[in-house]
Amino acid sequence: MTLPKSAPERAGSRRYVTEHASGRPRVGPRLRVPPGRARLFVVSVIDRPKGQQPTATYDSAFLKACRREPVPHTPVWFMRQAGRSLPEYLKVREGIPMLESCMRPELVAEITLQPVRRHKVDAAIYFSDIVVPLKAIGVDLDIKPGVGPVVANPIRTRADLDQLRDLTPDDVWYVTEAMGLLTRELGATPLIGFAGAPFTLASYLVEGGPSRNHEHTKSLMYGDPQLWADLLDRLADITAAFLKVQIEAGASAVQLFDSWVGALAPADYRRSVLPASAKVFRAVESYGVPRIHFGVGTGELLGLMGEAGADVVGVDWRVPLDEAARRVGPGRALQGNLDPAVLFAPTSVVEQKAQEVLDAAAGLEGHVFNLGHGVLPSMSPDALTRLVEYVQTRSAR
Ligand SMILES: Cc1c2[nH]c(c1CCC(=O)O)Cc1[nH]c(c(CCC(=O)O)c1C)Cc1[nH]c(c(CCC(=O)O)c1C)Cc1[nH]c(c(C)c1CCC(=O)O)C2
Repeated sequence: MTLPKSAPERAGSRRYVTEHASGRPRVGPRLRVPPGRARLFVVSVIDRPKGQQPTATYDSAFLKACRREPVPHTPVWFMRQAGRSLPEYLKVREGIPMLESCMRPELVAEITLQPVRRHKVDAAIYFSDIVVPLKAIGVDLDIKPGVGPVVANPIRTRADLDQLRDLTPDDVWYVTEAMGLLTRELGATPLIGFAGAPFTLASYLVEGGPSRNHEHTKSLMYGDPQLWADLLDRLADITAAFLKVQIEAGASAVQLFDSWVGALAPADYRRSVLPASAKVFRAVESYGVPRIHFGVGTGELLGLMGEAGADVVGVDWRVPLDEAARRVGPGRALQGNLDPAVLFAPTSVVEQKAQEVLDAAAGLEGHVFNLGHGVLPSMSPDALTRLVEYVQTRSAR
């Protein structure tokens, strides 16, 4: 496999953002050094220190928007941009089961880079799946094509929970290796790491697979609140450890996917889920990389999802971004929120709907353009490429 040499800068020859004692990264030119603290800042030109950003990456439109700084254009990337609709993905994945493909560093790097090359998106998302860390600690599960994750022995008792052990970096060595390859090849393009949030992981573990109504999950949550809290707390630790591995390997931002948490009412979310998700965000706070929090059908939960500790709140297509901003409150950027199904409409409609998203986001402090949920397998890759170009050119300032 050959990786592209599109990177404007190569590792070893670029400056890196250094870490402030608070853990917040700071860059040379835009440094605001508190008096007497100057010696805390060192700009290295030699090695990529753990968890630190190349300057060009730090200054990318995507990371600026996450930090709510002025941007040259609205950055755009797509959830599930890697894989699915791309013919080059189907070709390299041929005959390789999904979970096995996540454990081959060179293949992971290639698949992660494919949408960056093709669509010129403003960020890459690491190719993996939310169940990878669970597989890595020994949970017997598989990803069935057209179905999703399926767990052999669902977790419903305390004895089942005791089977879930902590995650160590060695369990996911391939993630560290793939991210090393990627940060060298991506140049200034930021790499987003991700994990499933405790609720969404719990829903797969407790149900044993995808579920429409989450019956077993809710039955455990309401019926045995202590076991539920312990399960989510254990998943928070596993998730936090997994995100730390990714940040230390070079992820510039992390997204916590709580895809199915929109199934809960706000009071239940606050009591039974928020503490675990907040624990994950707190665990990675000191790295200073933006933390994105996303779920589907979460219109009524947006404020609480921000409160859990996100820097950026992902919004699905059901709530316009100006209204979402009111619900989330100040101090957080928003990500979203074009209805993915709009991509099946004629180009003129896609552009009109994309413009509506940009207009609704006009007053926001920070906006990252995305779909309201993931790319669908049947979507036209060309329609996605055209959308990226539209957003980047129409939002240029
Ligand atoms: C809920 C969830 C899962 N996985 C994920 C989520 C959260 C995002 C969301 O809400 O959509 C996250 C995920 N899964 C995958 C990525 C790749 C990175 C990206 O491009 O975003 C990401 C970010 C690859 C994948 N994950 C999966 C595929 C398809 C498997 C294949 O190609 O054979 C890919 C490319 C499998 C998967 N894994 C999961 C589902 C529901 C499925 C789809 C099953 C199917 O329809 O085939 C669980």
